[in-house]
Amino acid sequence: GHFGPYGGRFVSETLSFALDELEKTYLSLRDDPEFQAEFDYDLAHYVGRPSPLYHAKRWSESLGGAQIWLKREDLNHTGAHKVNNTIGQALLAKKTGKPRIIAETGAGQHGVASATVAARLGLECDVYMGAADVERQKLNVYRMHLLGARVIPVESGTRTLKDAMNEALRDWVTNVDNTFYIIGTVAGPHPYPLLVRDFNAVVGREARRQSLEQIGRLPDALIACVGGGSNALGLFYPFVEDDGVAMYGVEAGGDGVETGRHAAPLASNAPRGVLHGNRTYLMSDEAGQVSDTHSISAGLDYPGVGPEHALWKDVGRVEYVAANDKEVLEAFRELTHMEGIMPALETAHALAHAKVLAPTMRTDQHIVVNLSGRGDKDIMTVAKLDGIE
Ligand SMILES: Cc1ncc(COP(=O)(O)O)c(/C=N/[C@H](C(=O)O)[C@@H](O)C(C)C)c1O
Repeated sequence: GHFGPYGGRFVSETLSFALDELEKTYLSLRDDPEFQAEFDYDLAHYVGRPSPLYHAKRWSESLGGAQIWLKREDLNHTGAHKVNNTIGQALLAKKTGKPRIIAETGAGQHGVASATVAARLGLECDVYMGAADVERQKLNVYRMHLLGARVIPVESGTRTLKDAMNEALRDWVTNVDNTFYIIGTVAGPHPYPLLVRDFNAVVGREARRQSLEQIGRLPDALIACVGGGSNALGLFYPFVEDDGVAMYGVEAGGDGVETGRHAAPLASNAPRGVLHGNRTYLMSDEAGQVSDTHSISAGLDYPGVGPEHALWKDVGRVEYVAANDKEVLEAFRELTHMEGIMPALETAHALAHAKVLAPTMRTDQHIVVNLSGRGDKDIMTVAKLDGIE
């Protein structure tokens, strides 16, 4: 693997050439000043970076402990961190001269971010999305259509993210000559977990500089939700050598890890397995059959996790916890009422852990939470639960 015993490239032979080509292209461009300049230009002038590091003063005071700072990825163009990665991968697609991109999506944010860069670069775009997620993230489905992308509902399996990624990989095997697969998280065969982490690391580099400017020192703790794990790695990676900075990855506890109805492979110490081309922690049975997952949030509803997180769990650099659906809804409502900021349900998992951690810390300590996305897409879900639709 590329992350200790994790990662690797467990895919069919037909993809090996494309993955070799992608790795060579990426590794040469990663150190190319022109490529980096184009990437930085698009992040500044199209995405709107840098995103603010906002002191949630009223919320922090209400919790009575550490100061909570929100890294506002919800303010990016398209409303989440996903666009950092799709801008980078679209530049790679342009370099390889492929006229079509495909993507998988669950929450729809990655699908929208892919359709957005496809529109901007004049590329054809097909997005695979579990039929269950098409239902619960309708706003984003309409956005993808309006952006000119085709949304392909996936009826197989649990009709969620895992199944969408299976179909996307199948499409890529068939159409690898004219198609670039923009993977939306730090999963998939090498080099995807590496390049998706690198494209997202702009978040952590900004947050580190902003902490020194606005707080006057590094933060005491970082918190981010973990679906495949890209927003968490993007925030954490630039801090990994800073031993004084604790890191918490928050997975989907669903109905409670003890019930089995969750999507928390790390927090539940799931067995190791191979999914979507990489070896990692995988919610699966003794025969290696992938387990069904449950989460109120489509974006975290995934039985696997990025291989770099698997390694960081084993070496103890990051503590992985789970937040249950109930705690997530409370955190969604609390931030909306206390700060006038409506977070995505995925993001609310990180906020739920901030509610647990902050009161255990002193008021002169600081936590940075990755506000990975905005909650517009989830309003109907919450309204239904409130019986006010
Ligand atoms: C606002 C928001 N916050 C967190 C996540 C979790 O994805 P990671 O950051 O890759 O763990 C997501 C994941 N969304 C993806 C999507 O929009 O398609 C996800 O469902 C898949 C790409 C994995 C998200 O939309």
